[in-house]
Amino acid sequence: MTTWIINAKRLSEQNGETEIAHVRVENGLIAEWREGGSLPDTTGAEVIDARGKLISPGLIDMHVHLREPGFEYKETIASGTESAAKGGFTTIAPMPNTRPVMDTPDTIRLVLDKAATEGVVRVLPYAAITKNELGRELTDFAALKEAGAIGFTDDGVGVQNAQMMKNAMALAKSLDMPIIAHCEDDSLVEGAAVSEGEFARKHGLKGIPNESEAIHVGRDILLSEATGVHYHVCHVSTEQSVRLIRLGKSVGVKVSAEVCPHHLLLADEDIPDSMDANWKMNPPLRTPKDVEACIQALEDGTIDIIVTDHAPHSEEEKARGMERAPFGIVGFETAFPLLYTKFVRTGRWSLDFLLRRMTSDPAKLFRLPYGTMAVGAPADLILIDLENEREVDPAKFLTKGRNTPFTGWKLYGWPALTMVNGNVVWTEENGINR
Ligand SMILES: NC(=O)N[C@@H](CC(=O)O)C(=O)O
Ligand SMILES: [Zn+2]
Ligand SMILES: [Zn+2]
Repeated sequence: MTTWIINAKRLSEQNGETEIAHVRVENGLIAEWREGGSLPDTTGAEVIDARGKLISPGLIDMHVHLREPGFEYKETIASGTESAAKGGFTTIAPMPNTRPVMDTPDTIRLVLDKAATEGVVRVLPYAAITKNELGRELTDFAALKEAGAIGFTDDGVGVQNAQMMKNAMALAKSLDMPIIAHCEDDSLVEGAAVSEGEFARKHGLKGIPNESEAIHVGRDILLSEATGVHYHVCHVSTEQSVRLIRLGKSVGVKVSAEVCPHHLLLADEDIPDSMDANWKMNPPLRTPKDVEACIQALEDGTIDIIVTDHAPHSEEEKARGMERAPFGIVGFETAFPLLYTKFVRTGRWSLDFLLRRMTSDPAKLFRLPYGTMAVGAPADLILIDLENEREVDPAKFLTKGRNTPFTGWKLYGWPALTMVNGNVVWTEENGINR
C-alpha cells in the first residue's frame, strides 16, 4: 500500500530551518522524500494533506508504566498505547512493576502478545532485575532477553544491595544488555512523600533528601566502571546526581541518563497548599536549583534523553491525600506540548534539540532502528500542530489516569496524527484507528 503525506513542514538537517516536503510511505517503510512547492503524482495512493504541520519521527519514550498485567484499573496495554499514540509516541518501553512482576519469559511474552493484538504503538518491554522486584534473587536474564526484554530494571524501587547490583551488571554485560536503575536508598527515605525542602518544612512533612537518589547513582557508576555494563539512570531529579553522571562520563564510564518533563518544569515550592496528590511522584519535585541543574545537564548532554515516566493511578488512589496516595503522574499526552511551549517557544531550545532528545537520541542510546525519517526506515511518523494553543484537560485524556499537575496549562505543539509502521493509528479528527 502507498501513502503520500504531502505539504508537511520538515526541519532541514543542514540548518534547522523548516521546508515543505512530501513523503511516500510504501509497505510500512519510508520510501521517498520530495521537497518544494510542486506536488508529486499521487495517483492510486492514499493521500494525507499535512497542511503545513510539522512532520517528525514518532517520539520514543524509554520509561513508561502500562500497568498490565494486574493493575488494569489504572491502565491497560490498550489504553496506555492509545494515550501514547495521542501524545505522538510511536515506541514505548514499559516497566516491569506489574502484578505479577515482569520477571519471567511468560510475562514478557504476554505483554508482547497483548501489545501486538490490542496495542496501537510499538511496545518494547523491560524485565525485572530481581524476582518480584524484591532485591533478593536475580531473574533469568538470558531467558528474558530471549523472550524479548530490551533491558533490566527494578523500577519502582532501588536495588538496595550493592553486590546484587554488581552481579546484575556483570550478567547483563555478558548478554550485551543495559541495566536501567531507579536510584533510591530506602534507608534515607523512610516513608516520606515529598522532597526535603520548602514545601515539606511549611507543612511539617517528613522529606525525601536529595542524597537518597545520588548515593545510588554514585555507587552504580562505580559498579558500571567495574563491570563495563551500559548503566542508565532513571528519572534524574537532583543537582548531585547530575554532578556524578557528569564525572562518570568524563572518565569514560558507560553511564547514560534520562529526565522527565515535570523535573524540568516544576519545583517543590510549586506544589499547591491544598496538598493535591497529583503533585506526588517519585522522585519528588526538588528545588529550583535542581531543576536548573537538570535542564543544563540535558543541554550539555550529561542527561541523554527525555522520558515521561507515565505512571497512571486511579482517582480513588490519588484522592487519599499527599501522604497516602501512590507516587506517579501521567505523561504521554502532555510531554511534547509542555516542553515545546516552555523551552522552544520561549527561545531557550531549538525545536531540533527537543525533537532529538525525544527521537533519535533514545534510539541511538538503546540501539533501536527508529527515531529517523531516513528512506528505508520504518514509517513511524507524526504530524504536530505548532500554531494552536489549547488547555490541558484531563477529561479528554485517552489514558485511564487523570493524575496530572498540569491541568489548565495553556500549551502549543499538540500532535495531530500518529503513524506507526506506515499505519495511521491516531488522528486528532477521528481518534484511534486500529
Ligand atoms: N514514578 C512514580 O512516581 N511512580 C512509578 C514508579 C517509578 O517510576 O519509580 C509507578 O509505578 O507508579
Ligand atoms: Zn522509578
Ligand atoms: Zn517509572
